[in-house]
Amino acid sequence: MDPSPHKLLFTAVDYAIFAGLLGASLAIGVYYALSGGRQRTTQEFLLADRSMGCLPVSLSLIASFQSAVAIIGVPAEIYTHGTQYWFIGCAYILGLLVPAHVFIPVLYRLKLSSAYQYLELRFSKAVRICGTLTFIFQTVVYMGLCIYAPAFALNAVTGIKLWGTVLATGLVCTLYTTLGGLKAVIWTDVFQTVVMFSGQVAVIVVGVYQTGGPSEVWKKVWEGGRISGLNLNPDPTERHTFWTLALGGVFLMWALYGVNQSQVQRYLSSRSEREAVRSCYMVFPSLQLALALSCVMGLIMFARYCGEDHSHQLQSTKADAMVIYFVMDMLQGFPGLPGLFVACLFSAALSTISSAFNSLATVTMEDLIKPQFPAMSERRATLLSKALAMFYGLLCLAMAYVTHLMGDSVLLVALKIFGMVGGPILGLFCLGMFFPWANPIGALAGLAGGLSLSFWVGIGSILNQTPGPRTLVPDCRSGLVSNSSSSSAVITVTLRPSGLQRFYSLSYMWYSGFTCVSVIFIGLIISFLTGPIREEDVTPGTVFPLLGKLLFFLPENVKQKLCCVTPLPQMVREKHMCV
Ligand SMILES: CC(C)(CO)[C@@H](O)C(=O)NCCC(=O)O
Ligand code: NA
Repeated sequence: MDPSPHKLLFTAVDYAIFAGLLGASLAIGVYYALSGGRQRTTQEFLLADRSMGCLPVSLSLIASFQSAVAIIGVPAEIYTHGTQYWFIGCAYILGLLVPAHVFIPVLYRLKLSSAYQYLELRFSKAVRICGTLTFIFQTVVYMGLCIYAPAFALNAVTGIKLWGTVLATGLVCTLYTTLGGLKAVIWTDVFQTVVMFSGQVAVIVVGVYQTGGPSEVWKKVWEGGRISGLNLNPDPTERHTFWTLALGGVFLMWALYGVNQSQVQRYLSSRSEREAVRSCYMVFPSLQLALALSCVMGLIMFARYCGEDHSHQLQSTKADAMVIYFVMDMLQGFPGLPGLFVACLFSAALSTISSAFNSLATVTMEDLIKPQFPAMSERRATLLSKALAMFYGLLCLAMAYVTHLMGDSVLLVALKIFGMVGGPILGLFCLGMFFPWANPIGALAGLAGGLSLSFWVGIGSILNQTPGPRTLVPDCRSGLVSNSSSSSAVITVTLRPSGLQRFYSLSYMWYSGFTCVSVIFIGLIISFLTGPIREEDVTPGTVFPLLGKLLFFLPENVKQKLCCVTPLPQMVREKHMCV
């Protein structure tokens, strides 16, 4: 084998395909800058004139949180730890049904322009601003990760300049987001999602062919112990079990698909509530497909490469770089396919960071600037929104550098951020929607408490990291259980942590649920101590009559007393066709 780390070739065809992706995305941006209302109002720039159909919206909804982080990170996870992670697919059921039937109806009917406006209607201006700032923090950290991950992995195996790719993708994305507004973001998402799926399918087809057919792949992964059974261990410190993934994952999905501004903005841009609900339903099969494709990719890599040591050809010991190396190695000799896979990675990344730029511009404009300057002209506001989209684009480049300094698996970092920061925001919305007694002081205290707890456990887990039994080249014949690279790994498995150590080793899949429940708990206690809100003071339409629905068997007058139901305004029946 060639010992040089840069042996993998990228031909002219490959460069052309990659350039085609960037060019087509830019063209979509330019098209929406010149057509329709020419992006002259904030309604068009930030909310696509509330005119979108469910098909583009649903593809755009998957694209928001399916970045190169998942495309690289999930196969790396399956390759090293087996298929347990796949059970997160179970979380998609409740994870999407509840947003469709609880969060969308409440948020859509309030005719919001940003998700955080809800917090002002339900609580107070201060809660809205704190919620907004928390979201900005989460998204800025996340987008740095999203732009860095593919550039890093590509650099490690092909030698394509890291900061060159970061700069090129960041600038192209900033440009089309600034030019074409949310319409361009949604339609580039559609195009990029198709490219993303095609790239993954190409890798899978070639991989299966090179390994010797599906049955050979199955035989190898089965013998290698990569097909995980249902792990029903209730221990919350176990990283991935059925419970952490399928139940903890539900909170993660609610934080992402229920209340995250990127997604809420897409629901609000739908032309009717029905279209919004329908698009949420359509996410289910596509998200399952995305998960299945990346899990299968991990299995194929295991079948094809396990037992071979390629670490000397990588400049990095990270499993993320290994995934790219395997893909590029498999695709050599198929001109155009390496380019397609790189386009797949960057499609995934672009569609995520463009959503981030636009949603950040939206919340900064709608939640922080407009309330301060209510007399601002539409022209000014639109110009400022564009400047904001551009500002966040450039900030993203700076954040890529911050990510560069972190050392963990990108999938782990992304899921930790979603849980640590997204969980408390979810808690805030749940507190407002399901608990009519919660008052603004309770909400602020809950958010502060939830964030403190989440940073405590999150930072504690980083500082108390024990070297896990991770290994880049696992033993392929024996299963995962006996697969420990050193004696220290065995010790970490047998020693049960105690006290705070145990708290710090809470599985990151529980972060969303843990912090969400903490916010609700603290919020309710403080609300009752400071005097719960009276039913008539709650803004109509901001409370979802959850208790009323759960206690349906009680007589009407008892229910009224117990759960002070502020009913949702009647849904206007709309008869719009899909798309
Ligand atoms: C959002 C989920 C968890 C849904 O399966 C998945 O897309 C994921 O693991 N995303 C990781 C973050 C990312 O891809 O940027
Ligand atoms: Na994406």
